[in-house]
Amino acid sequence: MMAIGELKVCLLGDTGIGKSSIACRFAQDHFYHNISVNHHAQPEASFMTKTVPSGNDLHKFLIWDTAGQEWFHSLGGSSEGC
Ligand SMILES: Nc1nc2c(ncn2[C@@H]2O[C@H](COP(=O)(O)OP(=O)(O)OP(=O)(O)O)[C@@H](O)[C@H]2O)c(=O)[nH]1
Repeated sequence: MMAIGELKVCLLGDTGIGKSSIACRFAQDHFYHNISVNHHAQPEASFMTKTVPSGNDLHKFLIWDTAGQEWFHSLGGSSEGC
């Protein structure tokens, strides 16, 4: 029987640095050239998952993609302690 481990990932950073693009590339294996058009309809954060086999186990990535620096700064503006 396979064990499933959950790994939580939160993408933080300035607007336009490619957070959504790398998340979609990893979770959906696709690069959207106009990803910002759809992503900006979501004001705070989007969520996606991907399950990856590793040996006899499964790793389930839980990925939160935040909307950019405005939301990041409302958290306190620092990534220290993450
Ligand atoms: N050429 C190139 N363009 C990229 C790459 N990664 C992202 N982009 C482009 O850069 C722009 C911004 O990418 P996003 O993924 O929306 O960046 P973001 O950090 O999620 O931006 P916010 O949602 O505003 O916080 C988009 O037009 C992407 O297509 C890359 O590796 N190469």
